[in-house]
Amino acid sequence: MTWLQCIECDERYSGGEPRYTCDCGGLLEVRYEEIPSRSDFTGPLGVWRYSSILPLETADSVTLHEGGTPLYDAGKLSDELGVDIHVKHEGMNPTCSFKDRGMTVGVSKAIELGIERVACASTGNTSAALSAYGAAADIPAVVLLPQDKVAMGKVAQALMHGAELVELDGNFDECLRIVRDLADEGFFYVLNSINPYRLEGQKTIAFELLEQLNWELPDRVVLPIGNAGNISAIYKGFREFYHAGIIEEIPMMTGVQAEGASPLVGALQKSGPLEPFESPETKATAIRIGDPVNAPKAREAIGETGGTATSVTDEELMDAQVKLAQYEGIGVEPASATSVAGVRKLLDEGVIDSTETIACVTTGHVLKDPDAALEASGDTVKTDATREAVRNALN
Ligand SMILES: Cc1ncc(COP(=O)(O)O)c(C=O)c1O
Ligand SMILES: N[C@@H](CCOP(=O)(O)O)C(=O)O
Repeated sequence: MTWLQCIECDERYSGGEPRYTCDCGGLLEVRYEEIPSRSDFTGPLGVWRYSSILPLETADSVTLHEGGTPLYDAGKLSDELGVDIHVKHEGMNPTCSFKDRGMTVGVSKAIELGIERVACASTGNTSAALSAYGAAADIPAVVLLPQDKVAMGKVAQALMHGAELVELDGNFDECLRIVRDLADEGFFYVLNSINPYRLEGQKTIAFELLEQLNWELPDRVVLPIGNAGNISAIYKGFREFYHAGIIEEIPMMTGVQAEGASPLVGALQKSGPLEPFESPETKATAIRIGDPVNAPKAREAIGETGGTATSVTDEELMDAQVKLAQYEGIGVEPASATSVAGVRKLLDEGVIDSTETIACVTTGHVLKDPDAALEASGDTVKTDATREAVRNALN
């Protein structure tokens, strides 16, 4: 049995109807009566291997075989940075980002609740995932995007999967506010990370990571922060295993924002309230977010694990993107590379110790944003079509 519980006042809701927040305004999370055990996990590595601690009760899952993403030992990067780095590449999901883990659960739950139309605001990846899972479930999907600020690969995905796309003359935060308002009017069911069911799918990153490391905990998990759902979800996954006695510690949860969109970093540094960025700006368009809705959950994740948050410049994250691609063969989009850029910065500052084992989560695939990849990696060489010209052109 599951229910929804407010993280602020502990009020409980049955979860049998659409609800995103508590009457007090607090964020909700899914709670379970049953405690998981390792023997419950059967089937191939992937989201639904953990169905005993996922909130689907009667409906069948809508699945595109998400999860089961590779974990790489990043040997050359580890040598260069002087710390042991593993990379969990979530860009290897069906629509090429971690959002698929959330959508398989969120869309399945929408079907269970009898929802007829789903929606999201998006910087791109959520829209691609919602559209694909909406198509698979045969449920119409609506997407609100900040105009001209979404990488083309993501827009193409959402259109190809048949979603209705509306571009707004505003930023992501404004899109999300409007989506939430229209949901309150009954227009559709929101599948952004304000939806507690969606985040349940994303917590399986923690479970897979542990299994792939033969149940040896990394000291730290480092990942990008945008709307702050993923860090909250992964922490919840670790916390559930901790309370079940499956693990004895929780890794230090460490989030990285782009400097031009780093309200959470600012709030943590001041130990004060979050002051939204009115005009967030970064080349990592996926995390161009000024008012992360899951900030209270993310603060818990970081605070309760002795983790931290930092920000990196666009130059730093582009450099990390190229290093991941050229040292390790791991192609990620700009936002994902903030994880590695953040590790470098925290090592330089002495926050990360070189004896730590670190798991970086790279959240989206390089092909999501071809323009950014070209900008970061340089240009082609053009020559005449002769053997001599090519010989001369090559180093
Ligand atoms: C590629 C990518 N990485 C990271 C993030 C940040 O994740 P979250 O919003 O859960 O913090 C997003 C979306 O926000 C994303 O699309
Ligand atoms: N990067 C996200 C922004 C929306 O985040 P969500 O997790 O709340 O859906 C995107 O891909 O749109």
